[in-house]
Amino acid sequence: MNYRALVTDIEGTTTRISFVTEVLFPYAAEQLPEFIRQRSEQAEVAMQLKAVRQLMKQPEASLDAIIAQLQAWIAADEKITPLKALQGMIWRLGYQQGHFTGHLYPDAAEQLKAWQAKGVQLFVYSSGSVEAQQLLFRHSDFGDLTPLFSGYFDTRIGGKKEISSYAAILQHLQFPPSQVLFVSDVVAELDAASKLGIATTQLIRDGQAPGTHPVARDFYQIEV
Ligand SMILES: CSCCC(=O)C(=O)COP(=O)(O)O
Ligand SMILES: [Mg+2]
Repeated sequence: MNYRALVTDIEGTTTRISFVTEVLFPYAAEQLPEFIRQRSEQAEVAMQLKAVRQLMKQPEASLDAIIAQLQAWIAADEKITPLKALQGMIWRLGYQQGHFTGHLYPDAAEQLKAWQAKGVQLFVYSSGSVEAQQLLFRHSDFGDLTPLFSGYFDTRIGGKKEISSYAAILQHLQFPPSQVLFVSDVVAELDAASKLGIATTQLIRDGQAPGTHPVARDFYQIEV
């Protein structure tokens, strides 16, 4: 197909959904109260707590109230930017302490290497923070795969179901949409990207219902 760039989702695409929902999210939920109480004065944490208070519309919210709000967002799998930033900081400690490694399907690791070697520029677009994305690929089951990637996008560029997010990504990539392939397991994300003419493929690894996009059971079935 000769795409110039491939943009990949993580959860359900390069990585098993259960690694995110049964390893990463519970780890962040468990560590969150102590992490926030101990580090609320640290600049990178304080900045995110301020953003949470703004979203709560409670500028004076206590740490307990913030923790309860964050736990509710985790339970509801809300893709809220300051939550995602804080989760990334907690996962940083988890990876550093060897509590887990980043799950990657073998076909994803193999094909990402092959496509990059062929000259395709690789990007990640995930609701996880850029730091969380880089951690997962740096500490992956297949070693440090961060050298494969040319860039990372998270919710700071916009939500994954918003057309405007893909327009902003195209601005960064500087390739015509037809030369960019976006792969994800979520039809609404693919719908948004394809409205701009970006090529799409839906991963159906975990029994996801197919939409109207080309489908692939794994990365071997994707022609790049
Ligand atoms: C970067 S790993 C953590 C993924 C995450 O926090 C998440 O919400 C999953 O988002 P995705 O857009 O990759 O489905
Ligand atoms: Mg996904």
